[in-house]
Formats: sequence, C-alpha cells, structure tokens
Amino acid sequence: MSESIKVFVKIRPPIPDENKQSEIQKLSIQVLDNKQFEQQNQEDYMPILRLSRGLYEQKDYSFDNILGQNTTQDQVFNVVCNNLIDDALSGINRTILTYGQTSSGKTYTLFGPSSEPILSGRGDFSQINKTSGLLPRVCYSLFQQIQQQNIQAKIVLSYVQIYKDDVYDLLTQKMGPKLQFQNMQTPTMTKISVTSAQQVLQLITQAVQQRQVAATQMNAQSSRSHVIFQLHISTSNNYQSLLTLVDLAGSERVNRTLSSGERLEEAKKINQSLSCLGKCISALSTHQKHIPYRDCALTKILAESLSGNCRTFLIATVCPLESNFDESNSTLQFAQRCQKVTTKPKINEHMFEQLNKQQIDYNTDIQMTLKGEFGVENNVGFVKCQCPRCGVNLVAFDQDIDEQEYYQQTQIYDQNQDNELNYQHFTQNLDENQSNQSNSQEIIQNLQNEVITLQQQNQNLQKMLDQFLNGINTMTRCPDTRRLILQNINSEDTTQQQFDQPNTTRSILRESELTKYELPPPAPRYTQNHTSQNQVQFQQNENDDQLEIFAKKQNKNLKSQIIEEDEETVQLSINPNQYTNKPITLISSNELTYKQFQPPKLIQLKKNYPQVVYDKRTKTVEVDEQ
Ligand SMILES: Nc1ncnc2c1ncn2[C@@H]1O[C@H](COP(=O)(O)OP(=O)(O)OP(=O)(O)O)[C@@H](O)[C@H]1O
Repeated sequence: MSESIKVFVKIRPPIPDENKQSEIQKLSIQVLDNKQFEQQNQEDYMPILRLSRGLYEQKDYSFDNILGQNTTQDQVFNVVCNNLIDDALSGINRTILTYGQTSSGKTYTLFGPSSEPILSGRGDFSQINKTSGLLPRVCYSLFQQIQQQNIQAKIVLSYVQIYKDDVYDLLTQKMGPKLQFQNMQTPTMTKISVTSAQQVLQLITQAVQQRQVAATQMNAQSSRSHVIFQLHISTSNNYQSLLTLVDLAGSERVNRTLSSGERLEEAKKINQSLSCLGKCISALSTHQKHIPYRDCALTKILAESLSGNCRTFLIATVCPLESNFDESNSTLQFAQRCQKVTTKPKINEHMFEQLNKQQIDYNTDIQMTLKGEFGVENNVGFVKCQCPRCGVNLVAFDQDIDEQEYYQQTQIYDQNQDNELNYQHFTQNLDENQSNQSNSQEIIQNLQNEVITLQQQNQNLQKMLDQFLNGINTMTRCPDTRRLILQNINSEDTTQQQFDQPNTTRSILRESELTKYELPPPAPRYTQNHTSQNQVQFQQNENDDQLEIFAKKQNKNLKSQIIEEDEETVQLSINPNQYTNKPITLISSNELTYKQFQPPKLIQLKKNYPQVVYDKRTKTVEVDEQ
C-alpha cells in the first residue's frame, strides 16, 4: 500500500554565536497550536509553523510534527523513531533523511554534538548520553529489541559518503578509491556483519577521520559530504529489511559562507546534488513519468527510499533567526513537496541463513584475508574470493581489461537498470491508474443507482401527474375550464420553458396528456336520453346515489316549473323566450324546492335544450349551449 513520506521539522535553538546576534535579530519561527508530544502522533493532527520576516512577511506551513527549540534528543528519537525498530524487525525498509541549510542541526540530530564520542572518537560510546543523536539510539534500541524478542538476526553494516558526487567507503581504513555502482542504485561498498550496538558505533567512530568535514563561515564542523549509514537486517522469523539513515550535507549560499577554493568546489557539488534531489522530489510530487534519479550519485542511491519499497521519514532542520528566512523558507518548501511523495513499503521475506562463521574480532584493525580462485575469462585475468567477514563474493579483473569495452558494458548495464526502474515506476503508475479506474467504476455504479432512484421517483411523479390530470377531468367536464387550468400550469412553467421547449409544444403535450388520461365521461350520472324533441330522460347509472337536481341559469333562478312529478319522472318546463341559446345549469338551490327523486325521471326541457352535464364535485348539472 502506498503512503506519503512523513515530514518533521526540527528547529535548532540559537547557538552561542547567534545568541549575541539575537539581541539585534528577531527569531523568525513560531510554532502555532503545537500539542504535547503524547498527542502529536494522532493521525489527523498537523501542527502549524509560522515563518515570518518583519511585520508583513509571513508564511504558514503544516507538517506531521514540529520539534521546537527545546525538544530534547530523547524526545526527537521517540517521535521520529516511533515503531522504527518494530518495522525493521518485521521486514519493512525504513529511511530517515535529514535535510536543511548548513548549520541547521542535521548532524546534531543524527549523531549528536561534535563532542559526541562517535564524532570526536573520544570518550565512551558504549552508552547513550543526553545529547546522543538518533543513530546511536537506533543501534542500541535495535540490538536491545532483538535480545528482548529472543530472535536471531543477521545484521550487516555499510557506511559510505558521497563527496563531490563520488561514493567512498567509510568502512575502510583510509579513504580508498571511489566506488563503482554495481547496479543503478547500489555501489560496491564494504559490508560488515555486526553483532552489537557497540560494534557498530566503534566502526562508525573509526570512520570519523575519513568523513569530509571542514570549517566554514557558518559552521565550524560543516559536513562536506552526504553520509549514508545502512543496516541490512535479516531475522530468524524470515524477515529482511534495510534501515537507512542519511545525513545530507547542507545547502549553502556561497556569499554567506564566503567559501573559496576547495570549499567553494565542495559547496558547488553539494548544491548541485541537492538540486538533483529537489528535481526528483518535484517530479515525484507531481507524478511525472520520468524521475531523474540518474543525474547524481545521491539520487541513484536514494531512489528506492524516495519512491520504492520503503517507509521514509524526512527531518527538515531550520535555523531560528530571521537572517535565515530565505533558507528556512526554501527548506520548508522542499519539505512540503516531500509530503506529496508516496512510497510503497511492503513486508520483505527471505530464507534466513544461520550464522555459521566464527565470531570475528573487530576490536583491532580490520585485516582481510582473501582466499580465492585465479583464472582467465575472455582473455582477462581475474581473481574471485569471498570476504571472510561478511561473506560477500568479490571479483577483481586484471587491469588490462579493455576500458572501452568495460565502459560500454557498464553503460548497457546501467541502461538496463534504468529501464528496470522506469518499468517499476510504470507498473506503479499502472497500479494507480487501475485503482483510479476502479474508483471511476464505483462512481459510475453510484450514478447508475442514482438514475434508477430518479427513474422510480419519476414514475411516482408520473403517477401523481396522472392522478392530478384525472382529478382535473373529474373536477370539471367543461373544456374551457380544463383549458384554463392547463394554461395556468403552463404559465407557472414560463421560466422553465425558456430553457425547455416552446410553449406550444408544452401545451400540445399537456392537451394530449389530458386526452390520454381522459376518463369516459363521468357525468351525468344520469345518462341523458332525448326521448322527444324537448324532453330529456335521466337514467341513474349503476351504483349511483340519489341525486338532487335544481335548475339555475347563470345567476338567476331558472323559472322552470315542474310539469309533472311522480315516482319515476320529473318534467320541467322552461320559458323558451327567456332562455333560448343560453346555458342552463341545474343546481342545488333552495329557491327551487325539488325533493330528491328516484331515477329514471323525465325532465321536460326546451326543444333545443342541448347538453346536460352533471358535475360530481359541485354537484351541479351544467347545460351547455350547442
Ligand atoms: N538541538 C541543538 N541543540 C544545541 N545545539 C545544536 C542543536 N542543533 C544543532 N546545534 C549546534 O549547531 C551547530 C550546527 O549544527 P550541525 O553541525 O549539526 O549542522 P548541520 O546542519 O549538520 O550543518 P552542515 O550542513 O554544515 O554540516 C553545531 O554547533 C551544533 O552543535
């Protein structure tokens, strides 16, 4: 599963020189809303750091954790290395990088102050001091946990520095030749099997002399090389992991460090390699296809930590004074980009090989005894042997090897490695695309479900519309009234119509809908039969109740007279002169005191008395003119 690089910011306290300056310089970094350490490992908590210069220049950043000026080395270890050893012993690769401007406290964070025994070579490194950095703490913690968990582990140490873009072994007695890359990412470095924290620290201390450190204007002990410390761990539980701690050389503005000569050359190379690292991080954070790992030795070695099978943490170190505003800002921007980079840590398993070599004494100078095989291969002499300490197979070819051919072979090899790495990235991208695709499918599925729900709602609305239209039919038989209602419906929709369809079409639709839903004429409940020219017979429909019929013409009472009324028949007479060609409605009215009558009845009407319609709702009978 992919996860983002975790980023911590460590603010160095002012150091003695700066203390004098800080009387005239303001501090530029402020931590807003920083919780207590116990609360800081909560997943969703991101403390905020405010960087400011003067009154108006202000930038806020948030990170996984911010380690303020007063944070002790112990607290740094607890926060940054939380679960680190558990991970390493259960097959998960872990990397910690320190990044920041020169003199911001990277070496201090990782190793401790320059007086620390592993840096000075003096004193007792067989115990942890208050100021000891992460590296000795990790070593002690690792071996302690192995002992507590009662597991067997084979641990192999490698320790290299990258100086002016060349890789040098730090586990050899004196600075040897630069190392070649045996593949795209790994130089052919010495690996020493170790069995205790003290042993590791002793080897580290021996390497101090070789580390490229020099005084600059900004740091009396400035690292002029990137240092990479690695422990290759394999356990009897059949897990295998790589623990990497990197102390990067600090970026420096030459006009501030006032470097010249050799220091200037070093500074250029340091800045160049940090810029390569920055480009890789930019490309990774914006999901570019090509990541320029091959541009420098540092990024070649860190490729796996930056995007591959590794859980990676970055500690961005910053100086507190306002005079460092620009450098701190650029460090924090880099750190922010790192938060967008993801790696894919996984559990690495392998068959554990029992340690069967006799214990080798490392306390004295390391002497290698090589026993090997000599021979000639493709006209080139070689010697093959195995390192008695770590069991690594070594092959050395005769110097006469055709350099051109060797160079070409290396190029092809590197190219293959490149392709392999690009292929890995391609498959990673493919994985991401596939997961995006499955997300899209999920979205489509949700949309389809929504469509189904909407269709159902639509059906319900359609039913309601049917009922409504039926209602209209039932309420009024009068075509004019219906038209009026429809017009009203249409006029309510006028705004919608502008976007929808022309008014006429809508009307037609409504009319046709109405026609579609028109029921067989419900009224009169008394079917009208012309029994003679001026006589209408009403016959009660089945299941209908009794009906009261009164006559009214517009608002005037109809001056009709009951001609005859018996059980079966009512006959009305209407004055022909008064009511010819006018609509006549038979309604309930007190003025005409009809009693209920049982159908069928006869109503005597004018001869061209046209249509009689009974309106169920108003309980009236309408008489339309023809
Ligand atoms: N947390 C701290 N407490 C006290 N002093 C510190 C702290 N962090 C750093 N320092 C001091 O600040 C100075 C610079 O620190 P350090 O050498 O670790 O910086 P750096 O980032 O590694 O620099 P460079 O990139 O030049 O190697 C040293 O004197 C160191 O002792």
